[in-house]
Amino acid sequence: MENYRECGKKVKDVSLQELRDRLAEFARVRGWDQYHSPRNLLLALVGEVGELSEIFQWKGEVEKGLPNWSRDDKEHLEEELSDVLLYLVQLAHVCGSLILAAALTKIFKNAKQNTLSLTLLT
Ligand SMILES: Nc1ccn([C@H]2C[C@H](O)[C@@H](COP(=O)(O)OP(=O)(O)OP(=O)(O)O)O2)c(=O)n1
Repeated sequence: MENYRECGKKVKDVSLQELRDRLAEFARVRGWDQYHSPRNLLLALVGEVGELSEIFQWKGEVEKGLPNWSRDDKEHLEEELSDVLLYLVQLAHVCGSLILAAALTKIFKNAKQNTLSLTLLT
């Protein structure tokens, strides 16, 4: 997938906030923001997770890095992963959640809980 080059930016310089703003503009221009309620976005997200799952359905276990997959299959996977991410970003936005800060906090909490469980086990 090289189309991101059309955006004129390097991927490492793109933030979740920029994705969120681009998506908001995309929806505003089309008059779709009226449909982007938390519930509708959640349902759209779940639908895309279903489409992502279909790619793996009936394939058996898949090796990391997907060495035996065709270019088309990998491109399809990237598109579905993106749809999931984009709906998740929009869902967090309409819920007033700062997803990046929340995710970092959660990683911190997970690590703390994990250390606590290890301490209790030993
Ligand atoms: N009301 C909408 C409709 C679409 N999108 C954006 C978010 C996703 O990135 C993508 C999803 O588009 P489609 O629902 O057309 O789904 P697909 O691209 O997966 O098409 P298909 O289901 O034909 O594979 O478009 C959006 O933000 N708001």
